[in-house]
Amino acid sequence: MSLEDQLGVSSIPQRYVLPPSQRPDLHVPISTTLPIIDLSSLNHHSLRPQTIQDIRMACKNNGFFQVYIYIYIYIYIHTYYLNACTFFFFFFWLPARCSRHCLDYSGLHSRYQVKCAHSILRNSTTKCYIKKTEHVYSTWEFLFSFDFSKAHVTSFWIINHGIDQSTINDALEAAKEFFNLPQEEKMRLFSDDVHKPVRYGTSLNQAKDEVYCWRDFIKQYSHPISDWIHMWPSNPPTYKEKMGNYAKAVRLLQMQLTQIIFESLGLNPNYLQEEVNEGSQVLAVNCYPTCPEPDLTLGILPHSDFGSLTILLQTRSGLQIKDKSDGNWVSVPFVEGGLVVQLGDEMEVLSNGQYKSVIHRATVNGEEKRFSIASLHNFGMDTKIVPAPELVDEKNPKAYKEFSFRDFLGYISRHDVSKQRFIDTLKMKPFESRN
Ligand SMILES: O=C(O)CCC(=O)C(=O)O
Ligand SMILES: [Fe+2]
Repeated sequence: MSLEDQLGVSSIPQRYVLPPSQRPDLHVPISTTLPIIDLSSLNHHSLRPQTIQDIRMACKNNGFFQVYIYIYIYIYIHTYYLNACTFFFFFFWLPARCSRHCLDYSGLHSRYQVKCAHSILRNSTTKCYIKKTEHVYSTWEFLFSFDFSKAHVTSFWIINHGIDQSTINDALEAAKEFFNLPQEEKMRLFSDDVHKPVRYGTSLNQAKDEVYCWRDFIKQYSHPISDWIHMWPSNPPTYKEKMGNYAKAVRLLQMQLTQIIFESLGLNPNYLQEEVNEGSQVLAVNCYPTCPEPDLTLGILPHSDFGSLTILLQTRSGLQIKDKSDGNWVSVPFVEGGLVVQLGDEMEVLSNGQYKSVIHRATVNGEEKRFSIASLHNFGMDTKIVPAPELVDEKNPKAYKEFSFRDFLGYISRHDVSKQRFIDTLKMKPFESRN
C-alpha cells in the first residue's frame, strides 16, 4: 500500500492519525538563528579560519546549517579612488538594504556585507560574495545601476559555486516523474526489508510502524555509483542519469564538508580519509502528498539521521528541527537553491559528544506535494565508529560504544526508532567509560 491509495480522501485514515502528544504544531516559529555558511570563503585565505569557526559554532549549537550557492562578483577597485560615497555604500546603504530584503537573516547578512566591505577597504583587489536569493537580485540590480565609475570598477565576472542549479532541477524532476508513475510500476521496487539497497515504500518502516507517516519514498544506495545504479528505477528513462549526476555532485560536497567539520573539531582534515572515501551514500527521495488533515499526522516522525552528514534538498518548507536549548520545535525556512546540512549520529560519536546529531521531523501540508532528497552519508558498512582518541581525555572520557552502519540497520529492523533513538543505546555510563 502507498499514499497514492489515499488520494482524493477528505480525511486521513485512522492508520495515519498520531496520538495528540505527537501531533505537530504547524505554526511553530521560523528559525531566525540558523547559521548560513559561505563555503566559497573557504578558498579565501583570510576568511577561512573564521568560516571554520562559524562551522564549529553551528555544529556545537545546532548540529545544523545551510549552505548556499553563491554568485561571486569580483570587483577591482583602485583604492585611491575610494571616496566618501563608496564608504557610505558599503558600510551603510548596502547592509541596510539587505536587512530589509532578508528579514530572517538580517543580522547575519549585514554582518556579512560589512565583512565584505572591510576586505574591500583593505585590499585593492577583492571578492564580494552575494547570496543568491530573491533579495540578492535586487542588490545585484543595484550594483549594476550604481555608478561604479566613481570607484573605478575595471572588471567583474560571475561564477556559480557549488552544485549546479540544473543538476538540482534535474534530480527533482526525476523524483517527481518517478512518483507520478502508475502504482504497479513503483511497486516493482517495493520492499520493507531495510537491508535492500534499492527499495520503494511508505512511512518510515512499514513493517514496524504502529502509526504510518504521510510519506512515500525510494531509498537507493548511491556510492560507489557503478555498484548500484543498475538497480535504480529504469522508469522514467532519464532517472538514472539525472539522479546519478546529483548523487555524484552531492557526494563531492559532502567530502569537502566532512573535512571542514573534522578541522573544526581540531582534527586533521584528512582524518579517516580512507573511510570517508569508501563510505556509503544513500539517497532517500521523499514524496509528501498533499494531506487533508496535516495537523493530525507527520511526513516523518522525529529522528536523527544515522550517518555522519545529511545534505537535504527540498522543494518547499516542511522541515522542523528541535532546538537543543529549550527542546522546542522550530521551522527551517525554505530558500531556493539552498541545501540544508545536518549532522548525524556517526558525527556525534566521532566527536565524543562535542557535536550532537540533530533531531528533525517533516510536516505535511494541504496545499502542495512536497519533495525532498536527503543524501545520507555513512562510513563503510562494517567500519566501526568510535570517538576520536584525540577528543578523549580525563575531562572528556569516552562517551559512546563503537558501532557500524550494519549494527544500525540491525537495530532499525528490530525496533521502532520513534520510541528510542539508536544513538541512545550507544551512550556509556560513567563507570563503563573508565574500563
Ligand atoms: O523531507 C525532509 O524534510 C526530511 C527527510 C528526512 O529527514 C530523511 O529522509 O531522513
Ligand atoms: Fe532525516
